[in-house]
Amino acid sequence: MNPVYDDFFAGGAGEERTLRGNLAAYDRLRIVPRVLRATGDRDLRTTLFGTDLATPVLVAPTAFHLLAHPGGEVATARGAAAAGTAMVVSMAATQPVERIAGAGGPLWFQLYPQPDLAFTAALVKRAEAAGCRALVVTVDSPVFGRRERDLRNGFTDLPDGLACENMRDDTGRVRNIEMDPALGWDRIGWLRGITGLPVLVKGILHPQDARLAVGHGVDGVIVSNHGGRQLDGAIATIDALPAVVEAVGGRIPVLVDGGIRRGTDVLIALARGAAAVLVGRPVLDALARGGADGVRDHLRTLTADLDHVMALAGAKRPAELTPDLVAVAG
Ligand SMILES: Cc1cc2nc3c(=O)[nH]c(=O)nc-3n(C[C@H](O)[C@H](O)[C@H](O)COP(=O)(O)O)c2cc1C
Ligand SMILES: CCCCCCC(=O)C(=O)O
Repeated sequence: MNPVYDDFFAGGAGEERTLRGNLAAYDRLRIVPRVLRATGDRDLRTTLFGTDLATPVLVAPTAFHLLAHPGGEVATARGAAAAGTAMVVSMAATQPVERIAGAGGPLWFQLYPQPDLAFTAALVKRAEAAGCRALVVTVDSPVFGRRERDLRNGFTDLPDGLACENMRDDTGRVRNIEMDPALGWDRIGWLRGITGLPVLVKGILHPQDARLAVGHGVDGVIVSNHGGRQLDGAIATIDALPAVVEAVGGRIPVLVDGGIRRGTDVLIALARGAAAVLVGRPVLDALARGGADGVRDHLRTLTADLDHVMALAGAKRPAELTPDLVAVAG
């Protein structure tokens, strides 16, 4: 891949402490397995917001898939569908959501609410009409993170011929995605009022924000630090998860992303209370290497790895993964 695009996909903000921290935090955790539990064949099926999935591993929203592979987001969606899971389509996708929906699998749509409410409402309706089954509102980006690799590379824009296709307005002009520093909880309430889709907020790390999310009628939260691309120095997501889960108290599902690479990482996240996990960069790597088949194989391999380690840890279903199965390494 072009090394500039490679840096865009792989990189994080600042000194990339949080990017590394997401991975290192899993290294500090150990599994305390149960034995003689006759787990037989495991059952990883997971239902989220009325959609049945083959696995609790979903595809995180990531931008610009046409930079990774000529199949773009459509190829990613085909891979996710073949693996029986959902893909969250980024608002910064390089193909139209209607075309991505043609892949046939379940899609959710990720939104950066724009200051132009009429445009935002039209985009939400467009995603809904394309068949997206949930709206994921990214709330960790009041301003854009300082990605030093991109600054060094002078990577500020998509190359000619590519665009954020879902940012076209009714004149056919592609608008820039604006990060909105004035965004507040009132806009979440507004979104709840304009869509019948379940609304999740992505980018929660503080338990008090998780309580506010529940109080504002949100349907799910995603514990995320944007893969270390926004606030460098932010807490690792697997470290933030237990307090968020406790604050939510089972009222809505809590999902988590960031640094999930192996079945053991998924197991630990589920044991700490996540209903499901999302994977970002590994899916982009798989797309770049192998298109739709690469994405399918990556998701299937990660799911098979989860199945294997669940057998070793004595769990038949995700619901049997409980916090007592996780210890902090000495
Ligand atoms: C190249 C790239 C682009 C991303 N684009 C978006 C995006 O458009 N919207 C969003 O909410 N998050 C975006 N993210 C963050 C991911 O949704 C997710 O939080 C993160 O990648 C998870 O960490 P992981 O890459 O370690 O799995 C992006 C991440 C990467 C690596
Ligand atoms: C101004 C373009 C916005 C793209 C945002 C993609 C993203 O969230 C990322 O982490 O990169």
